[in-house]
Formats: sequence, C-alpha cells, structure tokens
Amino acid sequence: MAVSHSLRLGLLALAGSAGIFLCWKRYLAQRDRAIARAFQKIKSMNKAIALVVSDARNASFSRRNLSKYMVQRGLCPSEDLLRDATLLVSLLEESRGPPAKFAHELKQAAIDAEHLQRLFPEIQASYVQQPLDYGRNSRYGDNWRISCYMVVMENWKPKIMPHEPMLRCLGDTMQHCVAQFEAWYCTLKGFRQGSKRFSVMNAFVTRYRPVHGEDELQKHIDGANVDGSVILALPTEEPFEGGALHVWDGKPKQELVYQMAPGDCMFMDTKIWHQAKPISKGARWALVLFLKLEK
Ligand SMILES: O=C(O)CCC(=O)C(=O)O
Ligand SMILES: [Fe+2]
Repeated sequence: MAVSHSLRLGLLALAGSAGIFLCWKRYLAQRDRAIARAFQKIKSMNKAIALVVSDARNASFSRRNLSKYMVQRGLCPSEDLLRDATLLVSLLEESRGPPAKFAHELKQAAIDAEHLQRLFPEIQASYVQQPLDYGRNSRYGDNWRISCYMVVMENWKPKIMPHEPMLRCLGDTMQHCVAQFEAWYCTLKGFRQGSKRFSVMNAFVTRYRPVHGEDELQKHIDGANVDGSVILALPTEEPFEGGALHVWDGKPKQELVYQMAPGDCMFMDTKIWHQAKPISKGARWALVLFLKLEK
C-alpha cells in the first residue's frame, strides 16, 4: 500500500515536471518562430540589412552581427535576441512609413514593460524628492518638488546633484530611450539613420500623487534650448485615475490625448506644447528626458 502511494506521488511529480518541461519547450519554440519571422520580415524589407545581421548562410540572425549593426546605428543591443530583432523590424517599418503628420509620436511598448516592472521596487527605493526652482518666469517657481534627477545639465537653482541610485537603476533604460528617440527623429526629419546624435541635458523621474501641487504638470514646452523630449511611462504601485498626456501639434493645431501604459514612450520634437493632466487617485510615475542635438 505504502509502496503504491509513494509510487503514485512519484508519478505525479514526474508528470508535473514533464508538464513544466513541455511548457518551457513550447515557449522556446514560439520565441524561435517569432525570431525567424522577424528575420524574414527584415529580409523582405531590406535585403542588404538582412545580409549584414545574418549568419554565414543568410538564413537566420547572427547574434553577434545583429549586435554589431545595432551599435553602428547608435542602438544598445540587449541580451535578448527577440527584443533586438523586434526593435530592428520596427525601425525599418518606421523608416518606410508615410511622411509624418505630427512632430511627436507615441511609441507603444518601446521599453519592455516586464523589465520595468522588475525594476520598479528599485525605482521606488531610489526615489527622493529634490526641490527645484524653475525660476520666476515659471508658474511653478520654487514649488516643484516631485522629481528625482538622474542627469542635470542646466544651471538650475539651487544646484541639483544627480541622484546616483536612480541613475544606476534607470541609466540603461535612459540610453535605450535616447537610441529610439534618435531613430525616430531621423525618420521624422528624413535624415539618414544613425546620422543624428542626442545628449541628455536633463533626466528625471517624476512621481505624481493626487494632492495639490503634486498631481499634474500644466501646459508647457520643455524649454527653448531643448531639442527633443522623451516621456517614458513607468509602472506604479497604485493604479491611477486621470493623468492623460495632452499634446498640441499639427497644422492646423490639434489637441491629442494619450493614456500611456508602462513601457510606452512619447517622443517630441522641439517646442511641442504638452500637459500632464491631474490624477485623482493612485500614483503616476514617469521618466522624462530633455535632449540636446549634438553638433
Ligand atoms: O509626466 C508627464 O507625462 C509629462 C512630463 C513633462 O512634460 C515634463 O516633465 O516636462
Ligand atoms: Fe514637458
């Protein structure tokens, strides 16, 4: 009896591990198929690029060649072949797209949401409020205190020091955003891919809360000396209500409304009016970059 009981338990455990193994195998096979599809797509869009990123038989990706090519284009390769392949496909698709109507664009899932979710506890732990004086011409004056700075190049008062823990936590993400912004910008302006580089003037994480003075950012442009901006929606510990991003763009001017999900990036050309609407509940987190075109 005891033998048959432990035999049954053994069989159950075996069946369980076999199930996990099969799921894992299926997941890997799905990924392989997605990678193969991405390769075929690149081949159909641009044979020359497919040749550069492929293996010797030009039959699939060479991880090394793909990484090398991405670096050449100013992109940061990751450890994840599917992610890099997907990024390349979207860049090629973008560069073939119709002429841009707007000087801003929401790129959905620009940064992997699960990756951001994993980083989120560290983002929270690294976050400190660093009061900043936006100057007497700003409606915020010295009352802005819901951002934590990673890069500070402007002569702000009082001088803010970059908060190293936040930079360590989100530095790579920031570089991914810059690389994607550069690719987007070249497409927007019709420049050769890789020909324009941006440096980060200011980078900060803002946490909005549903209290007066912390719940919104009123309509503004990011400064006459800012050549481009990125807003990356971050995860949150408490889902929020409100908090849409409004952007005024186009000819004639239109007001566009975006409800961003974690991982979505808003790219904006210089001097685009925008506004973060108030939240009425929860907390909203965003990573914001002000960029300078390198001469
Ligand atoms: O939080 C947002 O969505 C907008 C942030 C922004 O525009 C800024 O900080 O300049
Ligand atoms: Fe802004």
